[in-house]
Amino acid sequence: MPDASPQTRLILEDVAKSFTNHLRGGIHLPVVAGVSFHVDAGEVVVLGGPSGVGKSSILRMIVGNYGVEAGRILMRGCGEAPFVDLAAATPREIVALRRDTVGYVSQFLRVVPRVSARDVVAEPLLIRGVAPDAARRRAGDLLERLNLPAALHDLPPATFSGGEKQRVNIARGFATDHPILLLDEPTASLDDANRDVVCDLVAEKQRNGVAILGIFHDEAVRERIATRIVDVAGFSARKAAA
Ligand SMILES: Nc1ncnc2c1ncn2[C@@H]1O[C@H](COP(=O)(O)OP(=O)(O)OP(=O)(O)O)[C@@H](O)[C@H]1O
Repeated sequence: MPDASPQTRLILEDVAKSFTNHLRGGIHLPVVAGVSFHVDAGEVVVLGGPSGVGKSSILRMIVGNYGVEAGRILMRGCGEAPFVDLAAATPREIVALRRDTVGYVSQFLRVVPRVSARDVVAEPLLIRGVAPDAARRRAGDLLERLNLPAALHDLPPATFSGGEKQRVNIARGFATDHPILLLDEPTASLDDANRDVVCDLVAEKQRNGVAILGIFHDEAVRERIATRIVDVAGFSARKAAA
């Protein structure tokens, strides 16, 4: 592992992903191959490249939502702790990595019926052992910071607008203090004011030494927050196969 320093939190080594559509005669769709890069504490690495090149698939592999076809995804919480290879982890180990090591803001909020916005945000804190009152207070503070009207905090997000749902989703992802944070287009459906809040939240995480890996289509946001851009087009398996 030549690139790893004590600051390194996440390393991808020769990672590959393709999909096979079993309903269409087993059509094989190669997406990425040879994906290799690392993210250190205090970095904001942004995945670039055209639509469909495989950016979200890379994030989904890192968080364990997609299986890893080849290569290693090494992550660790701090300092010189040994790396854990998510690609070879058992389901139980993946649950532990999600609880303790890697946080994720997905593109869309998965709405659970009858659970209030405040409780949706507080849930990952409760799972990590934070006392219920403190968790709900932190949830309320974040929702307020993201300009979600107070009248909505105790309502289930099912009927919220797209931008309101996304702000609940962002608050949930930023509530915890995971050492690695993955962000899949968190600013996509936000207005300028809330986009600014998200940029500030990212900068705070960065100052706290979190290793951040994200997808941001908004050029201005990218300019503002990225410390490095990794072009996923360089790992396109389709280009290689063509
Ligand atoms: N679960 C899946 N089953 C089959 N194909 C998939 C699946 N997930 C992604 N793909 C395909 O993999 C390719 C890469 O998709 P991905 O969402 O990773 O791209 P992206 O770079 O994030 O695109 P965008 O910028 O448009 O969000 C696409 O061709 C997509 O159709």
